[in-house]
Amino acid sequence: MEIRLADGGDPLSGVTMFAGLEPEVRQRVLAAAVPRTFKRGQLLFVENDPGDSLIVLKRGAVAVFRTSTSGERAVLSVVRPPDVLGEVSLLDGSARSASAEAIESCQALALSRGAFMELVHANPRILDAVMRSLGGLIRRLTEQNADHVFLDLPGRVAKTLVRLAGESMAPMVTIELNQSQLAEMAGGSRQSVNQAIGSFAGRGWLRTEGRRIVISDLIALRRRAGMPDR
Ligand SMILES: Nc1ncnc2c1ncn2[C@@H]1O[C@@H]2COP(=O)(O)O[C@H]2[C@H]1O
Repeated sequence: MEIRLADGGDPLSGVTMFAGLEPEVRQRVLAAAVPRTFKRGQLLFVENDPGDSLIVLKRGAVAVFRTSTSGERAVLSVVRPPDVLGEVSLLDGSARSASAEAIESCQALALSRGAFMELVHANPRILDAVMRSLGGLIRRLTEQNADHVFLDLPGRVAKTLVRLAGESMAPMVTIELNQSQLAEMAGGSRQSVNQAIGSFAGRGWLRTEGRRIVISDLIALRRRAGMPDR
């Protein structure tokens, strides 16, 4: 049976983990995958839930976060297609290492641990992609650790904005994010993040428009974040 999403596109197109699979294996992945949709604000899973599936994000955006005992959130990353979620517990069989919330409405495919393991046994090449994905996660964690040691809060705010702007070379980049979300991502209080944004705005590097931040000088932000010019 051929499985397709409502938009008629190939549900696995662009998903790095399944790139280059033979058509039969691809069909087996699709047959084992369950389409899921998540509304904005809906939790995909919560830290310590059983880690029973891999989630392949097809559309939308998901914030991965941890919550402190006092209820504060620290956003670890924002996942967008073609990234996957849930590879950590899938591999070690433990509980979810973090929570995940849809910050835009999402379409995804869920692949159960059992189905994933069967596919791995039938096609060990899938593990190459899993290893790449884990390697990427470890690199991000290393960088986040270094940022917390070497960058002050405005530096981390600048770096978060540069990351959210992605590879854009456009003269103006608009980011849909309020200042609480930015504070959760940069690892600071809302007040100090507001101060940093105010000081960047005063230098003409960006401006805020309600929930939006419009960046007009990415190079200045890269320098403030200690990143090399491109
Ligand atoms: N520090 C992090 N940065 C980015 N993604 C993470 C981080 N920690 C966990 N994740 C992702 O969030 C998921 C939470 O559930 P899992 O532990 O199954 O798999 C985890 C990864 O996919």
